[in-house]
Amino acid sequence: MDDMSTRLSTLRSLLPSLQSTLEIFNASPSKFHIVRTINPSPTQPRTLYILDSSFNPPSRAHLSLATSALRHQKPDEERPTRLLLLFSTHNADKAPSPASFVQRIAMMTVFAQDVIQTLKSDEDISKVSIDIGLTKEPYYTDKSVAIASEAPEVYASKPIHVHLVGYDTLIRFCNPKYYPKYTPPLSALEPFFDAGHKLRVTQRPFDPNDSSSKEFGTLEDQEKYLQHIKEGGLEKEGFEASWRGNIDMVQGTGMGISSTRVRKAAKEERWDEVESLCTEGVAAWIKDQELYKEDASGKKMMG
Ligand SMILES: Nc1ncnc2c1ncn2[C@@H]1O[C@H](COP(=O)(O)OP(=O)(O)OP(=O)(O)O)[C@@H](O)[C@H]1O
Ligand SMILES: NC(=O)c1ccc[n+]([C@@H]2O[C@H](COP(=O)(O)O)[C@@H](O)[C@H]2O)c1
Repeated sequence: MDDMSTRLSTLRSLLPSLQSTLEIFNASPSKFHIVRTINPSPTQPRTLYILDSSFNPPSRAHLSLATSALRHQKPDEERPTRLLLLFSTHNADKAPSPASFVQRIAMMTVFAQDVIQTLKSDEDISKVSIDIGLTKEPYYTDKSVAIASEAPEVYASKPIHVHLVGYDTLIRFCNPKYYPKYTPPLSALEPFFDAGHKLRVTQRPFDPNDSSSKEFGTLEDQEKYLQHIKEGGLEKEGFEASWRGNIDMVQGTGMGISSTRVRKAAKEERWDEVESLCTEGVAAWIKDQELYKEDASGKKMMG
C-alpha cells in the first residue's frame, strides 16, 4: 500500500472513535477539548496560534494562514509555539449540520498532517505540535476564555492566543451586532485584548473570476478598514485605542481560493481543480469519502 492509501485507511478506521469523542463532548459541560495531537510534544507554548477550523473543507488558503504564522511570526510572539486547529460545534451565523461533524474532524486530522508535510523543509518549525480541538463557543472572545479556563488546565503556560483569520472575519469580529449584551458592544472584546491575545488577519485578494471574493474589496480597502479601526473609527462602539497593537494584517497568497469553490469542483468531479485548491491529503480524503457528491453546500455531507 502506498503512503496515501495507508493514511486514508488509518483515517477511515478512526471515524468511529472520532464520532464517539464528539458525542461525549456534546453531552458534557466541557467547552473545550483536545481530540488528538499530531507531532505530540510536552513542551508548553508561549504563543498558541489558533486556526478556526469551521472550514468545509480546509483549502490551500487555510494552509497558508497556518504556515505563514509559523514561519513569519511577529517579534512579540515568543517561542515555543504550537498550533491549535479548533472546530466549533456552534457557528455564530450558520445552523449546525451535525451529520458532517465527524467528517470535519477527520479533515482537520488529514489537514494537520499536510501542514507538517508542507513545513518539512523548515527543520525547526516542522516539529511543531498541532492540537485538534473542539469547542462549543461560536465567538472568538469566548473561544479564548474556554481554552484558558478549561479544567484541568490544557495549556499550563498560559500562552498568548493568536487567532488566524481572513479579512472577512476581522469585519465580523469587530461587528457590534454580535455583542448585544454589552454596552458599548465592543467592550465585549476587553477580556480578549487585555489578556494580550491577538488577531493575525490575512488579506483576501479580489479575484475577478470568483464573484464571492468581490465583497472583500481591494487590498487597499482592507488596509484602510484596519487603519480606520486603529485610528478610533470604532471608539464609540467601545473599541479601545490600546488594542491597536493586537491586530496585525499580512498579505495573503490564496487568490481565488475558497471552500465554496472546492465543494463545487468536488460535486462536479473536477479532481484536478480540487487538488489545486486543497492540500494533498484533504483532496484524497474528499474523493475517497465522496464528501460533496450530494450537495455542494456541504449541508448533506456524509457523517
Ligand atoms: N483565500 C483566503 N484568503 C484569506 N483568508 C481566507 C481565505 N479563505 C479562507 N480564509 C479565512 O479562513 C477562515 C475560515 O474560512 P472559511 O471557512 O470561512 O473559508 P471560506 O473559503 O471563506 O469558506 P466558504 O467558501 O465555505 O464561505 C476565515 O477567517 C476566512 O477569512
Ligand atoms: N464576533 C465573532 O467572534 C464572530 C462573528 C462571526 C463568526 N465567527 C466565527 O468565525 C468562524 C468562521 O465563520 P464562518 O464559517 O461563517 O466563516 C466560526 O467559528 C464563527 O462562529 C465569530
